[in-house]
Amino acid sequence: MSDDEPDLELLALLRQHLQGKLNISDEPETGVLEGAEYVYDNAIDVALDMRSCKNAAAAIYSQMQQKQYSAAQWSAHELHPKTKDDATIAFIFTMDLLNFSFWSEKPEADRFAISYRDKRWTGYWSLVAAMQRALDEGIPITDSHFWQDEEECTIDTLRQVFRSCSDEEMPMLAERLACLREAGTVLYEKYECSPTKLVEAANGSAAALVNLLAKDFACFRDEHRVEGRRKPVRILKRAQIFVADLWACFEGEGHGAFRDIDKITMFADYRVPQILNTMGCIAYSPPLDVAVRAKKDIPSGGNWEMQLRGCSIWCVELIRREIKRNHPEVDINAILIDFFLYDTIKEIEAAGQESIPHHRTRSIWY
Ligand SMILES: Nc1nc2c(c(CN[C@H]3C=C[C@H](O)[C@@H]3O)cn2[C@@H]2O[C@H](COP(=O)(O)O)[C@@H](O)[C@H]2O)c(=O)[nH]1
Repeated sequence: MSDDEPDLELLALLRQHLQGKLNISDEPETGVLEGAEYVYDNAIDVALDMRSCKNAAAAIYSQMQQKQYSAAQWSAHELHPKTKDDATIAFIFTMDLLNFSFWSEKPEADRFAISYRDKRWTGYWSLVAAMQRALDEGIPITDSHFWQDEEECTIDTLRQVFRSCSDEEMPMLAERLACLREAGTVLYEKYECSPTKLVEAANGSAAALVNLLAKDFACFRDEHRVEGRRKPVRILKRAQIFVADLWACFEGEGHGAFRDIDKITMFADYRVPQILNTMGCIAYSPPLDVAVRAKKDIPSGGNWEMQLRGCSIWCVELIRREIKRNHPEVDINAILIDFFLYDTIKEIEAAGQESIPHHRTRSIWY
C-alpha cells in the first residue's frame, strides 16, 4: 500500500472507537424525547410528581404482568385487522392518517357514533368501525388511488363512510379528506402508491420511518414552535402510532420488525394525559386545571397544549425507566405502557368514573 493511500482498516477502527465514545451512530433519531424533555424542563403549568410516577410504574408493571399485556393484544381487538399482509398495512396507514379528534361535547347518547356489527362505536373505535364497514360495502377506503379520485372520493363519500347513528357528524371531515388527498399524492409521487413500499423505505428502522413520514407528508408533520427554542418541538404522534400499530399488529415480525422500536415514545393524544393526571403523575397549575375541568378549548400549538403533550411524553419515559430499573429482565417499552394506559382510561370512561375530563384541543395531530 503506498504512503498516500488511507489505511481503511485503521479508519474503520477509529470510526468504531469514536462511535462508542461520542455515540455517533448511523442510526437515525426522531428527536421527540429530546423535545419533550425541553418542554418539561421549561414547563410552569404542568408538573410531574415523582412519587406518583414511581407508584404508577409499580402499578402499571404488576397489572401488565397480570394481564400478560403484549403486542399480541393489538390484533385481539375485535375491529383490528387480523391478516399480516399488504392490505393490513394499507388499513393501518389509512387508520393512522385519520386517527384524530373524535371527541364530542354532546351527551353520550347524542355524540357521533358508528353502528357496525350490531354495536355502537365511539371515539377511536368509530374510525376503525367505519373503515371496516366501508370495506364491507365495497368502498376502497384504504386504496390511495381512490383517495386521489376527485370524482369518487368526495366529501359526500366521506359523509357516507362515516355516517353516524346519531345526528352528529364525525368531526373534521374536510380535514380528513385533505389528509387522504395529500397522502395519495405523496404515495403516488414517491412510493409507487404503496404504503408497503413506504414501510420498506425505512429499512427496518422505526425512527427512520417516523422521519420519512414527517419529511414527506405535511399531515404527519406534528411539530410546533415553542418560545426560547430555535428548532420546533417534534411530537409526531400519528407518525409514531403508525409505526407502533404496525409493530404490534405484526408482533415485531415481517413488516412490523423494527430494530429500534424502543425509540418510539408515548403518543401525545388527549387520553393518556388524562389518565396520567388521574394517577397523580402529572399536575396542572390552577388556571390550567380550571380550563380543563371546564372543557375550555385549549388551542393547538399553544403554551398550555405543548406542556400537556411534552410533559406527558416525558412522564411516560420516566415511568418506563422506573419499570426497567426495577425489572431489567422485562421486555417493556413506551408503546406497551401507552397502549395499556389508553385502554385503562377507556375502561374508566366506560364505567363512568372519569375524575377529570380529557383536555379539549381540536387538531389533526391527535
Ligand atoms: N396515546 C394513545 N392514543 C390513542 C390510542 C388509541 C387506540 N390504540 C389502540 C391500539 C392499541 C391499544 O391497545 C388501543 O386499543 C387511540 N388513541 C388516540 O386517542 C384519542 C381517541 O380517544 P377516544 O376518542 O376516547 O377513543 C385520539 O387522539 C386517538 O388518536 C393509544 O393506544 N394510545
